[in-house]
Amino acid sequence: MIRFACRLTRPGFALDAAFTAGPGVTALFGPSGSGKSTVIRLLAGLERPEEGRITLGDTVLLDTARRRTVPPHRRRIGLVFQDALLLPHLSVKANLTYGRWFTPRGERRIAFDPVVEVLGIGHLLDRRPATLSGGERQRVAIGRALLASPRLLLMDEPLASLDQARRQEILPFIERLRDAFAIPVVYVSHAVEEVTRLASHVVRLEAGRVVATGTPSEVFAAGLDRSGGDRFALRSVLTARVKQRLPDYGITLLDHPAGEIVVPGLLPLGDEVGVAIRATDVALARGPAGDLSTRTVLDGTVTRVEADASGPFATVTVTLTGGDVIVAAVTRLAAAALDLAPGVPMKALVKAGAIDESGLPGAVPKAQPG
Ligand SMILES: Nc1ncnc2c1ncn2[C@@H]1O[C@H](COP(=O)(O)OP(=O)(O)OP(=O)(O)O)[C@@H](O)[C@H]1O
Repeated sequence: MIRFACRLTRPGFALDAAFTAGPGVTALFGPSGSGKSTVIRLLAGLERPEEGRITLGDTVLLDTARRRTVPPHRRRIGLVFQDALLLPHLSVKANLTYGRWFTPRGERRIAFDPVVEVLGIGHLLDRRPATLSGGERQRVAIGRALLASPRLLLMDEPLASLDQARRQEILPFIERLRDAFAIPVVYVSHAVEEVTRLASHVVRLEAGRVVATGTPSEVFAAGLDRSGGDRFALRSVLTARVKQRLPDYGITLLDHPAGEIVVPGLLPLGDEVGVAIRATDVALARGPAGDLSTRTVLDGTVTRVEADASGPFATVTVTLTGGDVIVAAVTRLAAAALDLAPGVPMKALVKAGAIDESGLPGAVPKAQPG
């Protein structure tokens, strides 16, 4: 368990944030400049707050009241940044083992072979970093961080410098390392799909403050009303369980209290998954939806209608059976025609084609590594 509470001021920016993070992946999520990287640097010991206390399990890493701080190299924290900083003159193998020098012999819990296996980098060991793709370099950087047997792994937008195909290539590896090595991970991202796929817990930051914490569904629902403005940026996250795979059609059916959700791809049976859905991909129906191509029809009740008096669109929040919240961007004309108002029973329709497979677990990488 990580306990973090720090206050720090800089010209034009103040951080005053507290949160706890358990096992698995905790995502730090928020707009640019909200302080995510600052929190990472504080955890790593690369920055000192005016006031703060950080503990990792029983170890006090920082306690300004007691004038205690553990220097970065003694924190046993692994770091992975946006750009993999590999040593160019060393082979992949030498880069991987480099980090182990900093770990006392008795504490080297993580062995070489399983890391190479989980990250799928066995065929790259003799290569030099310059000959690797961006995705491969990032996997090596993750491997190097893991091989130092860290007590905590910090990943600051590890996929941000990669294109969509490479991101899809690496996500399954990060998922595997999350499941294979019991190391808590704090993961910075502003990609909703990445967060829903990897994180069990989300800490949402805005202007240096924690504005919401909880599961991805809870946090995205709490953050929705604040996002305002850009209808393409509005997303809801629904949590559902994999109930049936239809290999002949290449789709999976998820069980949600409000109805069945159809998603592309074949997901592991029984898994609980978070599905991120854009507000622009949700249609609303007041009555029975009839013969539609859209098979995902979820039952709920309108809880909020927000419309800019002069703009073309309204943002409609529907609380679904079971409590998840979904947001639809519809025209103001449609909102008026359907007489949308809080309390009105409503069906939310989501096209399977609008769901991004890369945000779902078990997604097959598009480009095979190699
Ligand atoms: N070394 C520094 N000196 C002064 N101000 C800084 C420094 N580093 C960051 N800042 C400021 O602190 C604030 C928070 O920055 P931080 O990098 O933590 O944000 P972030 O949420 O990680 O953003 P992004 O998603 O863009 O990386 C910003 O206003 C930034 O300009």
